[in-house]
Amino acid sequence: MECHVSAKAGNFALDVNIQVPAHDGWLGIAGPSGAGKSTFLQALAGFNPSASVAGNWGDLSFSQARNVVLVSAQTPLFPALSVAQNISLVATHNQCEQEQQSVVSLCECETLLTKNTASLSGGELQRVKLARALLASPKLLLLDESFSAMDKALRQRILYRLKAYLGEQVRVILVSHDVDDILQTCENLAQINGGQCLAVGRPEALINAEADTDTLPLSCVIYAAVQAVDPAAGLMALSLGKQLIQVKLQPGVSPGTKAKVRLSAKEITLATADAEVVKTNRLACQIIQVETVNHRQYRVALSCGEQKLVALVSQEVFTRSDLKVGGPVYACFDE
Ligand SMILES: Nc1ncnc2c1ncn2[C@@H]1O[C@H](COP(=O)(O)OP(=O)(O)OP(=O)(O)O)[C@@H](O)[C@H]1O
Repeated sequence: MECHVSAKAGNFALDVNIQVPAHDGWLGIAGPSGAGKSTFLQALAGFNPSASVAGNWGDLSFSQARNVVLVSAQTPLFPALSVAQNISLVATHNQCEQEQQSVVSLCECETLLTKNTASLSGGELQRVKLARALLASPKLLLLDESFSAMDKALRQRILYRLKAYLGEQVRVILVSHDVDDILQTCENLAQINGGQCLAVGRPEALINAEADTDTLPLSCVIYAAVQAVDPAAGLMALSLGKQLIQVKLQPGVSPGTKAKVRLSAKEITLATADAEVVKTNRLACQIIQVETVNHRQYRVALSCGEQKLVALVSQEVFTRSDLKVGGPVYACFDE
């Protein structure tokens, strides 16, 4: 996939070039507020007359694409119509009536159908907008913070079902401030800042790389085999070599598959072998690098077999615990 977009929004200039393998599915876009993410999507959707758009994604040409559907905070609903009427209007217009029920169920809109759109909460509105977008038969679906008002469990469920529903027929670009949404669904991640694409690659690689904390939170991705799942407790066990950790269960995960879990550097507490830390998980690691972040904090890189982790530790704790590069340490964190 090659995508070249330049556009103006007021005094803001966007010039974004992104290249990823053509057969890859979803592209995630991350970046700080004001980076140009919405400007990029609006240009792709054809809403910015000043924009120049070029490139293609497989057989989809960005400059000539039809059925480009953008879902954003500005996406309007018909205020005088109920949710059911809003949805069925789009379904009828696009001759997608037979898909209406499955889309309503995918977006968990069943209990909203009789409501007036003015009475919907932020997350409910987003679900209705998404349902309408899916019934517009998109070839390119642009999602601009379309899950931001939903709780984590709900957005994970909907994203999981959405990915399965759209398959490989629909290309998706997902803008999100929640990097976990991108990690869960996107094959590639582009970091945008100042109207430019700073880096593009596999989300787990970019999140594990030397972090640019302006665009990505300092964290690492554990990619490990699922040993067991406990749906009642909402937990799953992952194996890292001979060590097991327990983390929150993700939709669609089963024993024998692999799962990606992001661990924020702030979630990890370091402990020496004999220290007491009350956390669910305790991974034996080795300290491989220590860097000063500011006058109070160290960024500590850890290895656990082939897995790399990163922790943020106050200088006081680091010194008091007598931690040293090359030395053993436990990385402790909750599920
Ligand atoms: N219609 C407009 N007129 C003037 N300036 C605009 C317009 N639209 C966007 N901008 C400016 O362009 C810049 C990028 O805005 P954009 O909405 O693309 O950022 P973003 O990355 O989506 O931010 P956020 O995460 O806060 O939604 C901002 O500085 C914004 O003020």
